[in-house]
Amino acid sequence: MLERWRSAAAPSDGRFPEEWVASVVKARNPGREDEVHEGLTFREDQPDQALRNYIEANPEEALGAAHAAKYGAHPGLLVKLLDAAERLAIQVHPDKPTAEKLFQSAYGKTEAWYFLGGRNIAGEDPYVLCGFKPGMTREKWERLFHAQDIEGMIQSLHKVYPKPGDIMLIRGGIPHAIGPGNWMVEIQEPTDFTIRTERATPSGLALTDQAIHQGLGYERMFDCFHYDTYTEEEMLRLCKLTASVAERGQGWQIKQLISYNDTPYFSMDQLELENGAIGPAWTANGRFAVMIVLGGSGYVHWGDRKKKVEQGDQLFIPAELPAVVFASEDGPLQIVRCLPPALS
Ligand SMILES: O=P(O)(O)OC[C@H]1O[C@@H](O)[C@@H](O)[C@@H](O)[C@@H]1O
Repeated sequence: MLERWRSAAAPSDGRFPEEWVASVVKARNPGREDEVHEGLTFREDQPDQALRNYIEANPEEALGAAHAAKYGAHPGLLVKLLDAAERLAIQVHPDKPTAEKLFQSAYGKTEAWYFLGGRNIAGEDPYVLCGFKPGMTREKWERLFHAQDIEGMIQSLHKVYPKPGDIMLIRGGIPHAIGPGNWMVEIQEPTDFTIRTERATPSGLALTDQAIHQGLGYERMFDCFHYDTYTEEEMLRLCKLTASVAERGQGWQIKQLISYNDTPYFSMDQLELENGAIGPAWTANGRFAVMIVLGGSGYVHWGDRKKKVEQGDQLFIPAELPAVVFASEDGPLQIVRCLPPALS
């Protein structure tokens, strides 16, 4: 999906179904330690310059003075495009307090999924597994892991079939797995702490101890899970967010997808333009933004400059720009905007 969406010459599924957007975070893929730039984003106008270098040299211009004062020269945010061909391993990420305690990290890995669509694979529509069903305890979960009873683990989690446009917020501590066929934008705290409870991927690729417990060992890794259990209704109330129209103008609207009331760690909204429309002066109020053109083509204007944009383009909008204006051309245009953690 990712390659087809970006109009690649010969789209195919690989073993790395993710693209990290405007990323300053280095990926940790076992066996690929030599890929020193893996995960990092480079500039289009200066292809040998990592976005990270620009931000580190100009934190106030790039990120905003208030952000830089609170979070340093770091966006505090990671955005990914994720296109899963097979089910990803059952996993959990630490919440912020657990990440502080176990990984000495200022960030956990609460994440949210904005489903763009997906595809039916082997007769099943895209699904996700999320949240323990009633009856689960730490002892039972550890037993399922040591027995590698994958079916038992799957049955212990709720299964949801998301529709395009759905949003799910997966707070740190909530066990989950992304099923095959999902195509989404993921927004998250900027770490890569993933505790996996399967010793091999569904297609049989063995996972190293490190990939399973991230150095915590086979006992402490279970401290990363929250053992709260939920009925399906409770889980949906906790994890499923509802988009709402925040602003509307001539031929355009802005939909709030994730707000700081849902989580302090990030927010997300989407600008939708009809054919030939000019959008509002879209401002992030002194903060930076990461944008992805989800569909269509047109122009982005800032100051007296403009640039053509089209589906698949990824933009880092520095905080020093007061606003950008989008105009559509040859059809509707949709842009999703990802914003950094709240300041208060
Ligand atoms: O276990 P793998 O296949 O590496 O999946 C890892 C991916 O899982 C998803 O649930 C998200 O947490 C992504 O941010 C993460 O990169």
